[in-house]
Amino acid sequence: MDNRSVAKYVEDAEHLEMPHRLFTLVFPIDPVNNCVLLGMKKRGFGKDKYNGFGGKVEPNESIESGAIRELAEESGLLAKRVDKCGLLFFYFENDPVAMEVHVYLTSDFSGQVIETEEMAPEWYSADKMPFEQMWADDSRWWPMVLKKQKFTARFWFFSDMTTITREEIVPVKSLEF
Ligand SMILES: COc1nc(N)nc2c1ncn2[C@H]1C[C@H](O)[C@@H](COP(=O)(O)OP(=O)(O)OP(=O)(O)O)O1
Repeated sequence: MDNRSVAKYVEDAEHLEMPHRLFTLVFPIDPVNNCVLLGMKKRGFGKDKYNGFGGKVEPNESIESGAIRELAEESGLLAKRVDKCGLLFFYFENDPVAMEVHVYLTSDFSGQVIETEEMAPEWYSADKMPFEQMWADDSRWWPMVLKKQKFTARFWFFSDMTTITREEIVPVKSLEF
């Protein structure tokens, strides 16, 4: 297991046996207008879905610096600070590798939003998210973000990558393990 993974604090013994691949996911927030910046993914995994900005954590970086790097690469925004709000675990039928996604919010950023090769960014009202064009899990945990409630969540996806067959969402006081 990657020594940056926090799976051992959340996962049961059965799932701890799976390798976990680390990802980040960052949502820039405009608190004045209650808006969130989403990106329409133009290629690769999650193509044609809106999501936050993120990707794989590289071997030589912390999870937080990976989050800041991916946000800059995909949106042009430079975050001075990111705040972890959630931790997602995904299991896909017939895939032996679990995804561990560290979710962050940031309201402390500079730079101009730009369209990149990977993402077409667009601001949305935080309480009118385009869930029908997002991953199926998003509508399940986004209400925790709106309530400012930190959470861990686990989702089991059918092989169509759309149908959730089981889910667990747990409010937590802290994500510092
Ligand atoms: C399965 O449900 C998912 N829901 C949500 N909300 N987000 C997800 C889900 N599955 C993956 N993600 C996120 C996690 C990452 O932020 C991206 C995937 O990262 P990607 O594969 O694009 O990683 P990169 O390093 O950017 O990829 P390249 O090697 O293509 O640059 O989606």
